[in-house]
Amino acid sequence: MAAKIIDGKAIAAEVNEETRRRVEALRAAGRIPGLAVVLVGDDPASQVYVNAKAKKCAELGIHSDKRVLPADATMEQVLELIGELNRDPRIDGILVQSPPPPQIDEEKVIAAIDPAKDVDCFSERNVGKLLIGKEDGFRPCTPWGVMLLLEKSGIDPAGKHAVVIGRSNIVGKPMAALLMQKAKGANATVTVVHSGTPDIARFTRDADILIAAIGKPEFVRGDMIKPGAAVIDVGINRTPNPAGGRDKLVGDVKFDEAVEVAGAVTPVPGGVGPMTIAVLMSNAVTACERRK
Ligand SMILES: NC(=O)C1=CN([C@@H]2O[C@H](COP(=O)(O)OP(=O)(O)OC[C@H]3O[C@@H](n4cnc5c(N)ncnc54)[C@H](OP(=O)(O)O)[C@@H]3O)[C@@H](O)[C@H]2O)C=CC1
Ligand SMILES: Nc1nc(=O)c2c([nH]1)NC[C@@H]1CN(c3ccc(C(=O)N[C@@H](CCC(=O)O)C(=O)O)cc3)C=[N+]21
Repeated sequence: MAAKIIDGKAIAAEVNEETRRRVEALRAAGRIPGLAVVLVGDDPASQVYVNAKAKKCAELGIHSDKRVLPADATMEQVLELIGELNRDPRIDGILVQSPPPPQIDEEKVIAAIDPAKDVDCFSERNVGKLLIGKEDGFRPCTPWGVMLLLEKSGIDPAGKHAVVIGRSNIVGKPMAALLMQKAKGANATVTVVHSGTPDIARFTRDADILIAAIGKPEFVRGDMIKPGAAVIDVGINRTPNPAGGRDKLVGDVKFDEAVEVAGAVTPVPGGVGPMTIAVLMSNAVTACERRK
C-alpha cells in the first residue's frame, strides 16, 4: 500500500493565486506591496532561496528589493540597512536570510526589524502573538505552510498525536505552537523531540502526524513511522550528486521507506519548500493591506 504523495507545488500554486488576486486589488487602489530580502554573504544555498523569492515576487506583482551585503559586513552596516528599510515606504516586509555569518548577531538584527514588517514572524513581539493566538501578527512561513498542506490534504490535526522532531525557533517551536492551538485546523496533542531525547523512535512510532525538521538527511526511517500516519518532511539537505552536476536535495525522511508505511507523505523537493515561499508572499501582501 503506497502513501498518498502530498503535492506541495500544486497547493502552493493555489495559495499564490489567491495572493496574486490580493496584489491586483491593492494595485488597483494604487498600492504596490514591497518585500526586501537581505542576504549577508555569498552562501550558495542562501542565494538560491533569495533568488527564488525574488522570482516569485515578480510573478505575483510584488515589488522586490534584494540587498546583498559582503560576507565580512559589520553589525553597524546591517543595522544601518535595516533602519533604511524600516523607513522606506515602498517596503512592507523585510526578511534577513538565516543564518548570517558568525560576526552578525542574528537576535539583534531581528530585534531591529519593525514588527509591522517582520514577515518571517521571527521577532519577539510576533512570536509572542503567535503563542497567545493573536492573529494580528504574522504567520511563521514554514510552520504555517505545513498547516496549509495538512488542511488542503484533508488531514485534520484535531485529537491526533502530532510529533515534531526539532525545536528550532524557525521551524520546530512555532510548528508545535500552531499544532496545539485551540483552534479549527489545529487542536492536536503535541510532542516535541530533539537532540536531548533518548529513543526518538519510541515517540515517532506513536505519531498520527509526524513533522521532521532536523536537518539530517534521511533520519526518519520506515520503522519509525506508524502505519497510515501523515509524514511531513521539512528537511532540505544538499548532497553531492553521484552522477555529477547539481547537488541532490534530500529530506529528513527516507522517502522510499516512508511511502511504504505512511498514509500520506511530502516529497523533497516539491513539498514544504514551495509552501514556505507562498506564505512569505502572502505575509508581505498582508503587511501592505494593513498599512493602507
Ligand atoms: N522546507 C523549508 O521551507 C525549510 C526547510 N528547512 C530545513 O529544515 C531542517 C531544519 O531546519 P532548522 O529547524 O532551521 O534547523 P536547526 O539546525 O536550527 O534545528 C535542528 C533541530 O533538530 C534537532 N536535531 C538535530 N539533530 C538531531 C538528531 N540527530 N536527533 C534529534 N534532534 C536533532 C536540533 O536539536 P538541538 O535543539 O538540541 O540542537 C534542533 O532542535 C533543515 O534541513 C533546513 O534546511 C528550514 C526552514 C525552511
Ligand atoms: N529569514 C529566513 N527565512 C526563511 O524562510 C528561511 C531562511 N531565513 N533561511 C533558510 C530557510 C530555508 N528556506 C526555504 C525556502 C524555500 C525552499 C524551497 O522552495 N525549496 C524547493 C527546492 C529549491 C531548490 O531546488 O533548491 C522545494 O523544496 O521544492 C526551501 C527552503 C527558507 N528559509
